[in-house]
Amino acid sequence: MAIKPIEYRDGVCRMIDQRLLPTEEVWRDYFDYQGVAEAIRTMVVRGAPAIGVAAAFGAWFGARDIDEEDFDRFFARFEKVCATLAATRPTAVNLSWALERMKNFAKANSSYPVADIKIVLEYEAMAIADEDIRVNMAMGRHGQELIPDGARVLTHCNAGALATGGFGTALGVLRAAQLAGKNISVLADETRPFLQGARLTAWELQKDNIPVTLICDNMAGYLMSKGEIDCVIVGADRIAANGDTANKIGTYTVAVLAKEHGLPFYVAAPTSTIDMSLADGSLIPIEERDAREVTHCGDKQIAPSGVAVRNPSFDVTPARLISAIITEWGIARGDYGEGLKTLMSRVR
Ligand SMILES: CSC[C@H]1O[C@H](OP(=O)(O)O)[C@H](O)[C@@H]1O
Repeated sequence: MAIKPIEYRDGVCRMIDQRLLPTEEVWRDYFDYQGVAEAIRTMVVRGAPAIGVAAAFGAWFGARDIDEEDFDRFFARFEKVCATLAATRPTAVNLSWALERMKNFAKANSSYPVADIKIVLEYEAMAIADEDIRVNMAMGRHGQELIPDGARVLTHCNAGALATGGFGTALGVLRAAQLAGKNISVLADETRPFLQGARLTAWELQKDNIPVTLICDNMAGYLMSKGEIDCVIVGADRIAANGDTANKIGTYTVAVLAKEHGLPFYVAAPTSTIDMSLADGSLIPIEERDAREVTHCGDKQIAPSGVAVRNPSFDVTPARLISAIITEWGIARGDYGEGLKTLMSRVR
């Protein structure tokens, strides 16, 4: 069974430090919302659904530590905790989705004593974590229909178990295809600068005995031109109402290459990644991360000191380049405006 990057038990949130993979498997314990916020900000935990799950536990820790019996005063302070967690990373909408769910749950129970609300908030955070795995498995069952037996699939970044509560989104579709008896293999983009593909996807797939070949990002076009790639599947951090999709930097480039070579380009994401409040992808906030991620590979400096650097951590793939969007409630194709509206209408 694929790894669960976040474990929770009796007031302790344990997360694998994804910065140290693949060479070190170090688990870190978190006990308060400040620690969880730092873990998200520094990418100890990363991946849109995974940071939503981590934020839910962070919000529970924050609620637990608010010493207020009056609901309005409790909730005012709880909102500040959630705002701190929401500010850690701007692009993945799953972060705010999880925090809104925790706040709405508290409000829905506002007539009860605050002490009782705190108890149920712990279980709501656990529910968010457990649901994410089931959502990913449902997504996998839908998506694997699109993956033919023998497919050689290109991935970008890590949209696997490590990026979620477990099982994965894009990699979850590939796990489901293998479980359905299909003989698939993966070509994993290393995904500069944070190397989620090299460090995380290759590690996950090796552990699960899914054949994986690591390539540099600049090799994808060549291998497509040689007929060595049959389709592409990626995750997402935020999908606008028209289907425009924000995902790890370089995804847009892969989508353009796939279009050029007539290859299917699939996005796999839970409905918690769909932001129907945004009409199109131009409205999606794009995180700019520290220059050191580009000028250093681990501790090794690979660029001259003081060089100017850009480091947008995501880009937006226009809906016209996307062959299908796979969710736990089914698959949208073509007119994503209607398709996503239909899928979202099924969400409880
Ligand atoms: C399952 S979606 C994961 C998604 O998040 C990653 O970004 P980051 O590693 O910076 O959190 C990347 O965009 C993945 O596709």
